[in-house]
Amino acid sequence: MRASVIGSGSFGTALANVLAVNCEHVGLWGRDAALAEAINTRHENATYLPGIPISPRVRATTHLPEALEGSELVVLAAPSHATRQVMAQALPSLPRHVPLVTVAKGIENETLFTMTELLEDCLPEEYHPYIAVLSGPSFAKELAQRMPTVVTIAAPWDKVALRCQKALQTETFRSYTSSDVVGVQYGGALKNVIAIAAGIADGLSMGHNARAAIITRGLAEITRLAVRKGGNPLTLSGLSGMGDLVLTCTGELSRNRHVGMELGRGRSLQEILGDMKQVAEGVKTARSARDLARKVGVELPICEQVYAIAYEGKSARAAVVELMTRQPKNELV
Ligand SMILES: NC(=O)C1=CN([C@@H]2O[C@H](COP(=O)(O)OP(=O)(O)OC[C@H]3O[C@@H](n4cnc5c(N)ncnc54)[C@H](O)[C@@H]3O)[C@@H](O)[C@H]2O)C=CC1
Ligand SMILES: O=C(CO)COP(=O)(O)O
Repeated sequence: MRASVIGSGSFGTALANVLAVNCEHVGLWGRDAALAEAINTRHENATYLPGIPISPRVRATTHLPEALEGSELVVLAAPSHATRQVMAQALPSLPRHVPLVTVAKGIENETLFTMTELLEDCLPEEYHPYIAVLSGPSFAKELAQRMPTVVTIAAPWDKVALRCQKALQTETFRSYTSSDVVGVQYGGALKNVIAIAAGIADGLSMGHNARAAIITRGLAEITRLAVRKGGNPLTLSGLSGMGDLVLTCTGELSRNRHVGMELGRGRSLQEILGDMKQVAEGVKTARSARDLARKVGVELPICEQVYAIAYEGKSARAAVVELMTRQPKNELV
């Protein structure tokens, strides 16, 4: 079997390494020629996954037709804000009738589209039945090191999810299928915003009680929005919901939690992002979440405060007081 991955950052490279267990050839596309050369000669992605061996079956290239040639499964692993532009470039060589699996966790700022909505918007109709989404608790570094990882693969067409599941099944990587592309995607995108909130609380040394409250009420927020958009509430207690939320709000490897911690310590967003070479999707998604909350009339108080701290210079302590002193409510409403 041949597969391809578009996007040679941390997660694209890690997933290419997983696919290499069952595929004799995995084409990995990225923009950086020097990085592609280094992956092919040293079998390491020193920029994003230093020190971790990458299978020689992974062949990196900056040429999209070469990466996609003969591919029976395509993973889309560019950051969400770059996906539209990258897909326009890939379209002329994009194979037909093969699963197209997006792994980006974000909601487009301008359109408020999830990644599958974005793909449906920018790809011809014949590709639509093959779109799938992979999400769940899966730090790239651990995946690449072949540490046990379990995720959800959702697709409207069961056959597509099953094909992805089979291609990715290894001794250390397991997936569950789902048809709830809506719930899975809101879980993946919104947990990044809540992870920024959890990081802010940790940066302010607010303690374990605060972090547990953010995770729990954050899940309530995510579920409310996902259900409003047609998702199944049970999905949000699964791997792509609670699983990924807990990982990202507590795991030291999380870039979103890191952004939050630095915000909590009083640094500006611009300064924090300037020091990072990797993407923290929750930053852009905080804006989409705020806009979406207003558009569809769903309350997302934690996301709103993250937006205000990140983009409007609101003090993190003032945001906490505001959250704590909101109108008293019933937990289940
Ligand atoms: N790293 C992780 O642990 C996980 C990441 N994800 C998701 O995967 C997606 C990708 O994340 P990472 O690989 O971690 O990001 P990264 O920051 O490690 O790498 C991003 C890659 O995208 C490339 N890129 C950025 N803008 C581009 C553009 N305009 N055109 C083409 N390429 C562009 C960069 O050159 C880089 O190769 C994100 O949506 C993230 O939320 C999902 C699960 C786990
Ligand atoms: O989505 C992730 C793990 O599932 C990665 O989270 P961060 O982007 O916060 O590092």
